[in-house]
Amino acid sequence: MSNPPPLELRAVTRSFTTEAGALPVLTGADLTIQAGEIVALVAPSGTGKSTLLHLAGLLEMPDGGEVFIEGRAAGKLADDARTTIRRDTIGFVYQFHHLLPEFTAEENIILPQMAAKTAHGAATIRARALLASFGLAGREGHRPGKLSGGEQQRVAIARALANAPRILLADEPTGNLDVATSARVFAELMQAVRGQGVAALVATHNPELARQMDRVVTLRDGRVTEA
Ligand SMILES: Nc1ncnc2c1ncn2[C@@H]1O[C@H](COP(=O)(O)OP(=O)(O)OP(=O)(O)O)[C@@H](O)[C@H]1O
Repeated sequence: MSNPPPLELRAVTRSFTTEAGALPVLTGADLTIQAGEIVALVAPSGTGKSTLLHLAGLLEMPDGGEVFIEGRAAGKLADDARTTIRRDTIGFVYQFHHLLPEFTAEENIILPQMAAKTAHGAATIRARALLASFGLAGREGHRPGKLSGGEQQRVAIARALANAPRILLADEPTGNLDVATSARVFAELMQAVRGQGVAALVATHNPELARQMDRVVTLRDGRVTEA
């Protein structure tokens, strides 16, 4: 029997309550991402990209429909089971790095493992290898304030990959970097993910970056369609 896809959204709906009334953002979104597939999500501002990523990452629950992670219906799980999936299966990268300024690059990467009290030594070795793969060997002990914007974002990407996630969700991962740095950091991200069997969903406004992914989808009237 073949493995279920790492990420599947079926008929997902989500609306928000605003002063002007209910705002339907997702109205029946379907999306399946297979292991090893890198999918770009390109859609105009305000159409629901971040909302979709939050639902895919189990940070929020949909009003209707279901999110399946490796075949498990997230809506049927208890909160702590969803937390475990988020920690062990999913990596997140955001537009802004959200590194903690008082911790070093290495500590920022291993913080989740430290909190979960999992093997400290192994986590450190992996963090160093990841930092080295992003050209940051020797910078492990630097605090974010001593790193450039591109370096900070590389640390944030290394942090997202620290748990060897099977799903990577990225929301404008290089959106706050200048064009040249964005292209470089994005290429490094692709290199780190390619061949690892990771199912990746990357929201971007940048068509150049989108073209480098395996497939491009968009959001139209609250549904996912091929771009
Ligand atoms: N918590 C919330 N409460 C009310 N409205 C919300 C909430 N979150 C998002 N929205 C609205 O839902 C719509 C979709 O937002 P979302 O952030 O998903 O869009 P986006 O495509 O990621 O936009 P951008 O490209 O600008 O980041 C927007 O109109 C936004 O204002």
